[in-house]
Amino acid sequence: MTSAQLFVQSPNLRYGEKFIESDYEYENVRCRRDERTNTIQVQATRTAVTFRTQRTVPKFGLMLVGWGGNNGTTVTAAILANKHKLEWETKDRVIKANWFGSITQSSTILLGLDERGKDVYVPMKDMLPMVLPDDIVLDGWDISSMNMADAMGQAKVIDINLQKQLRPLMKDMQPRPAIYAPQFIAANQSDRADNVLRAKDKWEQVEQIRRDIREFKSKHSLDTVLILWTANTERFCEVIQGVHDTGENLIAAIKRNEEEISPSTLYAVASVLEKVTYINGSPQNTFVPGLIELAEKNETFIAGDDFKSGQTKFKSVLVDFLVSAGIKPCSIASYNHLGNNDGYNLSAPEQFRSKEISKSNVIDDMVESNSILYGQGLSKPDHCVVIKYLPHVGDSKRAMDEYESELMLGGKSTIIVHNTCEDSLLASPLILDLALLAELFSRVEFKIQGSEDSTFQTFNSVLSILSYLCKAPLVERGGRVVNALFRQKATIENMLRALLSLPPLNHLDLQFKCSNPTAWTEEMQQRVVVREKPSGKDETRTKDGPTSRGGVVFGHLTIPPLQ
Ligand SMILES: NC(=O)c1ccc[n+]([C@@H]2O[C@H](COP(=O)([O-])OP(=O)(O)OC[C@H]3O[C@@H](n4cnc5c(N)ncnc54)[C@H](O)[C@@H]3O)[C@@H](O)[C@H]2O)c1
Ligand SMILES: O=P([O-])([O-])O[C@@H]1[C@@H](O)[C@H](O)[C@@H](O)[C@H](O)[C@@H]1O
Repeated sequence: MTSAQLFVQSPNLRYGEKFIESDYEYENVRCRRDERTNTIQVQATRTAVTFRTQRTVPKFGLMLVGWGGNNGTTVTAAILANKHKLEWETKDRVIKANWFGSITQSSTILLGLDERGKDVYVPMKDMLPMVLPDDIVLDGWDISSMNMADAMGQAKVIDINLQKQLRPLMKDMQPRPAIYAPQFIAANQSDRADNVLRAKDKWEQVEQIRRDIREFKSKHSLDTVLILWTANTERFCEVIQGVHDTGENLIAAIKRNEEEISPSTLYAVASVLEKVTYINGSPQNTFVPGLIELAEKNETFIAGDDFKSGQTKFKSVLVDFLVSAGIKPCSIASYNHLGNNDGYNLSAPEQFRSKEISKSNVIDDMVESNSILYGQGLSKPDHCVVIKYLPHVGDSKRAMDEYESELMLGGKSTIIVHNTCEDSLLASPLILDLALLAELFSRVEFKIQGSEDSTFQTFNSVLSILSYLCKAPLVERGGRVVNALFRQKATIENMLRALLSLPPLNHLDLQFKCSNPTAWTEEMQQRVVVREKPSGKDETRTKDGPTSRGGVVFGHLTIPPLQ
C-alpha cells in the first residue's frame, strides 16, 4: 500500500503507470565576487529539469544496528503500537499510538492558497508514494542477545501499560550476532556483549553481515532493505593513507585484517556491497573517504551523521534566529545529563569526544553567514558542550543551555533554556523519517533538458537532503554543510514540490501586497508564462500549455480534495 493521496493536475506533471514525471524549472542564482572591484556579479539561472519518481512503493525492510538499544526498541515499539492502533491508560489519560516528532507522519507542507486566499496544507506523507510505517519489516543486530521485549523493559522508555501489550509482539524478535570491537566503544559496554559474531577476521565479518542482509531480504520477500546504525557511539577512527583513503584500499585493508577499521565501517561496507542504503545515526566517522568512494562506485546511498534530536536541533533554530536578526551570539554553553546506556557509553572520554565534535560544529554555517557580526571568519562564539551521566534520570535527558548575545550599543541578552525529554522518543521518529525519506529519494531520477547526457541520473550517493535529521550532515564532494534547521526543512519540502512540478514557496504573496489587488484576477493568475529559451523573450499566452520543449509553463493547478 502507499500513502500518497494528493494528485496535482498540471501540464508539467504526468502520472504514468510506472512514474510520476515532472517538468521543472530549476531557478538558481550564481554569484562571482570580484575582490579587485569589491563587487559581486549576480546571475539568475534557469535550468529545465525532468524528474521521475517510481510510483511503486517497495516491500521494505529496515535492519537496525544496535536494535536492542533504547532507540532500537523504542522505534520498534512505535511501529507496532501504531500498526495495531494500541491505546494504553496512564495516570492522566488514555493515550493512542501516534507518530509525533516524525516530519513524514506528523508534519504538513504548505501547498499554496485556495480561492479564498487561505493557506492549503497537506501531510508530508501524502505528497508522494511513501512506505507506510505499518508495512515496515524489522530486523537487526546487537552485541547483546536480549530479545526486543526484554530490551524494551531494560530501556524504561515506553509506558508500562503499553509495554504489556507489546511484549507478546516483541518477545520473539531476536537480534542477530553483531560485530564487536571493544576498542571502539566504552569499556563499560563489555558486560552486555554476549551476542558477538564469531568470525576468523574482518572480511569474514563483512561477509556474514552480507549473508544476514540477503537472508532477511529473501525470508520476507523484500524489494528494498535499508540499514541504519543506532548502536553506541564509537570513537573516531584514525584515517590512514593506504587503508581508509580509497574504496580499493579499504577492501584490501579489511581483507588483511587491519586493526583501525571500526565495526560501523564494516557494516557500511557490507551494506554498500549489497547495494543497500546505509544511514549513520551516531557521530563517529564511519564514512571514511574509501567508504564514500565505494558507495559512489556501487551507486548506493549513504547518509548521516548523528540524529539531530533535541538540544542541537533547538540550537540550530535559536542561533539562526539570533544571527539572522542581526544579534550576535557571543557565548553558548550547552550542558546536559542523562542516565541511559548512551550516556553511560558517552561517559568515556573518546566516545564523548565524537559527540562533542558533532554537537559543536552545528553553528558554523550560521556564524559564517554574517560577516557584519563576525568579520570574515575572524571571530566566532565561545561554545562548550558538556554531557554528564547520572543513572537516576534514565532516558529523561535534562538539557540546560545559556546563550549570551551582544545587542546594539553594548547591550547584552542572556537566554537560558531548560529542556527535559525522553531522548529516545525524540530520536525514534527521526529513525523512521530517515528510512522513509531515503527510500523515497532512492526512487527518484532526473535529467537536465538539453544537456548532452540526456539520460536520467539518480541523486548523489551522499543523501545530503537528509541533513535536517542529522547533527553533523554528510554532504556531497564540494558540497557545503547547512545546519540552519528551517533551511534544511525547506530543502526537503521544495524537493517534494519539485517532484510534483510545483515551484518552491517564495512567501511573497504579491497578489495581496500590491496597491491594486483587482489586477490579480483569477484569469490573470492562471495566465501561463512561457519562456522560450532561444529568443529569451517572454510571451504571455492563455492557459493552454507549453508551446515548445524549450518553453516552461506554469499552468492552472487544480488540487482535488484529499480522498
Ligand atoms: N536522542 C537520542 O537518543 C540520540 C540522538 C542522537 C544520537 N543518538 C545516538 O544513537 C545511538 C543509540 O542511542 P541509544 O540511546 O539507543 O543507545 P543504547 O546504548 O541504548 O543502544 C545502543 C545499542 O547498540 C548496541 N551495540 C553497541 N555496539 C554495537 C555493535 N558494534 N553492533 C551492534 N550493536 C551494538 C548496544 O548493545 C545497545 O543495545 C548512540 O550512538 C547515540 O549517541 C541518540
Ligand atoms: O541531539 P542532542 O540532544 O543535541 O544530543 C544528544 C546529547 O545531548 C545526549 O547527551 C546524547 O546522549 C544523545 O545521543 C544526543 O546526541
